[in-house]
Amino acid sequence: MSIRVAIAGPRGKMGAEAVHTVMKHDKMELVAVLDYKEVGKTLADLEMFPASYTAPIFTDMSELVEATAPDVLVDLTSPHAVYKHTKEALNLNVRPVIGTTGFTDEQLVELSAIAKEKELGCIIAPNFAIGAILMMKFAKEAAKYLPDVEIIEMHHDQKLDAPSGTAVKTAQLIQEVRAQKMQGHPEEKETLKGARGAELDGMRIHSVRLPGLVAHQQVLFGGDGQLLTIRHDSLNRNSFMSGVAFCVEEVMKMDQLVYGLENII
Ligand SMILES: NC(=O)C1=CN([C@@H]2O[C@H](COP(=O)(O)OP(=O)(O)OC[C@H]3O[C@@H](n4cnc5c(N)ncnc54)[C@H](O)[C@@H]3O)[C@@H](O)[C@H]2O)C=CC1
Ligand SMILES: O=C(O)C1=N[C@H](C(=O)O)C[C@H](O)C1
Repeated sequence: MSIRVAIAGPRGKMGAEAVHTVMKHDKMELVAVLDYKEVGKTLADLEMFPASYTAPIFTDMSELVEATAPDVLVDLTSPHAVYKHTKEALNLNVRPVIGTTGFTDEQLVELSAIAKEKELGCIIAPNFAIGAILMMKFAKEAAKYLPDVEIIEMHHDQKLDAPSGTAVKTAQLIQEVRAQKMQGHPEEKETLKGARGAELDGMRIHSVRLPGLVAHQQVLFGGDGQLLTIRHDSLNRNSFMSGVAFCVEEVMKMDQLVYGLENII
């Protein structure tokens, strides 16, 4: 029995890759896509997809679900839309697999409660790439011994949110093993606002945005006479696709919300 998949954001850099991934997968069927404006009746109407891609395009989640009954919604849209999409999907008994970043802590708590009440699987994964998950796990381990940490995340210059969801998740994992600690000289002054980057529990996070980049992060740990650097580079968006497919299959077996792929690999 194929898993019935809907994708929100099919024309995006990630969404288009996910469309191809689901279309090629022998255990999945792409039953619909969700866009934010009328762009055609089916994906075949879009030049970016072949004529064989006949999934219908909707702009309303309820209509999509009523017409196509998806098991899973993959969201790869925007920080402005993702909370609404995730809540709508849960309330319509569709399992969200969310790659889109930019949730607030309060939104995560609320969505987790809805998933628990409905006993429905939901995966929110700031990063689907196995290398990035390993980077975050290694960083958590390193922070036990080297608590002075600065994260430098680097992305293409079309990214809407900063810091990245991966950088925030990395810092959150580190917080689990690192006591709050301010870093740098106690009397340091920024002569140019923002020079020391974002601050989270005393850790610093710096966001680089440049054309030519895809998704890159290094976690720097400073110690006496040494520096440990843990780095991951996504060179193209194929790096995320096995994680997307894994989550679509995994979410079917779950009855609650999981935040972060490190909790299920
Ligand atoms: N979890 C992961 O491994 C990864 C997550 N991301 C995240 O995925 C999101 C999308 O990234 P990109 O594909 O690079 O962005 P993008 O801007 O290329 O694509 C976003 C797409 O969503 C569409 N969209 C915007 N609002 C919408 C709405 N209300 N309903 C339906 N579609 C809507 C846009 O038309 C666009 O086609 C970002 O939040 C990014 O941080 C990106 C790469 C990997
Ligand atoms: O916007 C992107 O491209 C990415 N966003 C995610 C994030 O915010 O962590 C994942 C990856 O870094 C690519």
